[in-house]
Amino acid sequence: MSAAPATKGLEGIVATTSSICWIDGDAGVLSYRGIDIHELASKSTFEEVTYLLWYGALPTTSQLATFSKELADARELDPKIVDLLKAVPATATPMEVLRTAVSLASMYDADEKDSSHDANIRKSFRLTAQIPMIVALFDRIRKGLPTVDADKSLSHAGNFLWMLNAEKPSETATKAFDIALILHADHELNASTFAARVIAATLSDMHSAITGAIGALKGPLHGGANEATMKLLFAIEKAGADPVEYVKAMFARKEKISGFGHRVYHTEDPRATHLRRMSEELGKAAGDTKYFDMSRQIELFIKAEKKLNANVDFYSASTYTTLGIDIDLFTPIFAVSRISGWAAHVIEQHDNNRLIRPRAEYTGPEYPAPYVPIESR
Ligand SMILES: CC(=O)SCCNC(=O)CCNC(=O)[C@H](O)C(C)(C)COP(=O)(O)OP(=O)(O)OC[C@H]1O[C@@H](n2cnc3c(N)ncnc32)[C@H](O)[C@@H]1OP(=O)(O)O
Ligand SMILES: O=C([O-])CC(=O)C(=O)O
Repeated sequence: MSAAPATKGLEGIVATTSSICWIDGDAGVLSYRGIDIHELASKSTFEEVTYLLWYGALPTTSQLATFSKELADARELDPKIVDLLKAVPATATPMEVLRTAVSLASMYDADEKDSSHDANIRKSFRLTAQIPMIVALFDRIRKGLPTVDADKSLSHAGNFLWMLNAEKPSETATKAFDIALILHADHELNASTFAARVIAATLSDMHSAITGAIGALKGPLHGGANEATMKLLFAIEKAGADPVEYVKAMFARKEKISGFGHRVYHTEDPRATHLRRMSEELGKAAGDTKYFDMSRQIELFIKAEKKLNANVDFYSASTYTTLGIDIDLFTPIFAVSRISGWAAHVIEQHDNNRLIRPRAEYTGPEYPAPYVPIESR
C-alpha cells in the first residue's frame, strides 16, 4: 500500500479509538468518560476523577474511600529517588528532574517487569502518588529547606501543598488546587498522551511511557506554555508596559503568544472558563488582581484582533502565581494532574494493543539515487 499525502502535525487525523475522553472542539465541550468537565470541576474531586478515568465509571462511596486510601498509602518514595533529587546539578529544572526521577522510579518499582492490566493499575497508583512528592521534595531540597513527610490523612491536592510549603494548606487553596488538577487530568490525544501511547504500543512499560510523556509535556507548544505565559506577564510588569501594546509589538514581530490557540478548540477552551474565574477570585481574596487584570486585557485584545482563544495554560499561570507557586513548577504541576490521564491511556493501549507505526510522505532524492564512490564526490 502506498502512503497517502502527509497532514502536517497529523491535524484532524483519527489515530486510535478511546473511551476515556471526548472533546467537541467547535462547541467547546470536554468530557471524561462522557461526563462534562463543568460538572466534574464543580462537583467532583481529583481522586474521584482519577477513579473515573481508570475504571470507566464513577465510584460508589465505599469504592471512592478504598481508592483514596490506596492512593494515599502509595505516598512512598525509595530513598534512592530522594538521593537523586539531592544530587542533580544546581542548574537542573524541576521538569528535567521529574523526568529523570520517574525513569529511576521504574527500577525501584515492585512490578518493574510486569505490564499486565493489574500491574499497570498498581503502577498507576504509585506514579500518581509519587509524582507530586517528587515535585514538592525537589523544590524544598533545591531551596535548602527542610522536607516534610507525606501526610496520608490529607487529600491528594492537600498533601501536595503540604509537602511543598510545609504548612497545612487552607481550604480555599486546597479546593482551588483540586479543581486545577481535575481540569488538567486528561485531554484525549494531546502530544504527551500520544507519545505515551506510542511508547506503550511497542509493549514497553508504563514508566517508559510516562517518562516520554513528561518529555513531551515540557515543550512550550504544550504544557510548557503555562510557564511561558507567566514569564510574559512578568516581562510586561518589569517593563512597566501596557499589556496590550506589549502584545501588539509581539504580533508585529510575528511572535506567538503563549496560552493562546489550540489544535482542537475553535472556541473557548472550557477549562479556561474555570481558570479565569479562579484567577480572578484568588486575586481578589489575596487583595491583588494585577496578574488577572493584565491577563484579561491581553485576552480581550487577542480575541478581538486575532480571533484566538485563551487555552488551559493562560489563566493557570496567574492562578498558580496567586497561590504562591514558583513559575518553574507550573509544568511539573500539569504532570501532577496529567499522570491520571496518561496512566488511563497506557492501560487502555496495553489492554487492546497494536503497534503504532504510521508512514511518512517521502520528499527526499528520487529513488534510485546513485551511490557515488567516495573518491568521486
Ligand atoms: C496544554 C496545551 O498543550 S494547550 C496549548 C499550549 N501551547 C501554547 O499556548 C503555545 C501557543 N500556541 C500555539 O503555538 C498553537 O496555537 C498551538 C501549538 C497550541 C496549536 O498549534 P497548531 O494547531 O499547529 O496551529 P498553528 O500554530 O498552525 O496556528 C494557526 C494559525 O494561528 C496562529 N496562532 C496560533 N496560536 C497562536 C498564538 N499563540 N499566538 C499567535 N498566533 C497564533 C498561527 O501563527 C497560525 O497563523 P497563520 O495561519 O497565519 O500562520
Ligand atoms: O489537547 C491538546 O492538544 C493540548 C491540551 O489542551 C492538553 O493536553 O490539555
